[in-house]
Amino acid sequence: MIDDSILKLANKIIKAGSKSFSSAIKLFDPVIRYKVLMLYAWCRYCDDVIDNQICGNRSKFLKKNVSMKHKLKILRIKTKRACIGFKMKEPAFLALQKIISIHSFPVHLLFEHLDGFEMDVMERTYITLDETLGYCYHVAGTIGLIIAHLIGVKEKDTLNCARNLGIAFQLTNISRDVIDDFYVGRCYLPLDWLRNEGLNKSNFVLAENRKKLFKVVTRILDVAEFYYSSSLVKLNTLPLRSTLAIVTSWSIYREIGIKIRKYKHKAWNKRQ
Ligand SMILES: CC(C)=CCC/C(C)=C/CC/C(C)=C/CC/C(C)=C/[C@@H]1[C@@H](COP(=O)(O)OP(=O)(O)O)[C@]1(C)CC/C=C(\C)CC/C=C(\C)CCC=C(C)C
Ligand SMILES: Nc1ncnc2c1ncn2[C@@H]1O[C@H](COP(=O)(O)OP(=O)(O)OP(=O)(O)O)[C@@H](O)[C@H]1O
Ligand SMILES: [Mn+2]
Repeated sequence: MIDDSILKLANKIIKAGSKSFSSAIKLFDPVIRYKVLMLYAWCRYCDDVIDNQICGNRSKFLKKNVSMKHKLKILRIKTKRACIGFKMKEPAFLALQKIISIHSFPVHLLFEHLDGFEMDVMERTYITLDETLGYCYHVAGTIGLIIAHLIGVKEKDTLNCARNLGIAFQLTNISRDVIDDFYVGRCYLPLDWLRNEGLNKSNFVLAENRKKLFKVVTRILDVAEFYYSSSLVKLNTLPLRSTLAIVTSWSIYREIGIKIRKYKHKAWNKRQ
């Protein structure tokens, strides 16, 4: 039975949290849309807790008194409890339980996703591209895999496409948010690539370094293009409406990278 109150709340959350996904999700058939929407509610909640934000927005009303490590530990415990049938109170975990009650999927992916937030909590830096890709797999590749399972995908190659689309989205997100992320102490760009341009994790943000930063970000966007292309290979094997929803999110999100390339070193003067 679709619980209206959770559904109404989840629709509000995705509208506030992501223009990109709230438009594309409408194209899924109603049952898959419901499951993906429930997943978004859990994902957004976890990301907001770790980022100390509300729906992807910085908020002056959120106090910074609880340690990030503790918040992550609580997220893991509550997610575990939701998976084993505890009676949950918060909408994000009720939403997660809605999915689990109607569609079994490898729940270990939820914890692999949270492992990505642990890298944020530990203020991890990324020396090589491979390390950056490892982060992208955890925070976004896992979400792609879960969505693929919710669509009914079983085939390994198609699951890999879903994982690759998540990685492509995250590489785009890293490129768009590179300046904002600096101000919350995060740099996902490979430090080797910054060093090649004479930059480091403290000075890449300076106005006089924007042209050099743009060269590094262009390399990230080139890698994202590889993942965008490889994510399309098996799309034709999906139900039509799922293909439509995914191709729409693919185009909308990839457009952010196209805008960054267009505006070059001025790309971060406003949010693409
Ligand atoms: C229509 C559609 C695909 C909807 C996706 C709904 C959904 C469950 C999205 C999760 C979003 C989320 C909040 C994840 C938490 C971690 C995080 C923030 C990941 C980054 C998302 C960006 O969100 P946003 O742009 O709002 O970022 P800000 O917080 O505002 O900075 C990510 C960039 C990655 C999200 C990853 C995906 C949506 C997975 C994509 C893969 C598929 C849809 C699989 C397709 C299947 C095949 C077979 C190709
Ligand atoms: N760095 C930021 N600059 C401006 N708005 C931001 C930022 N981070 C989050 N937001 C907020 O996130 C919400 C959605 O922002 P916006 O529509 O610009 O991007 P989005 O919907 O998150 O798109 P995407 O799906 O690409 O992330 C808005 O309420 C916006 O204020
Ligand atoms: Mn957003």
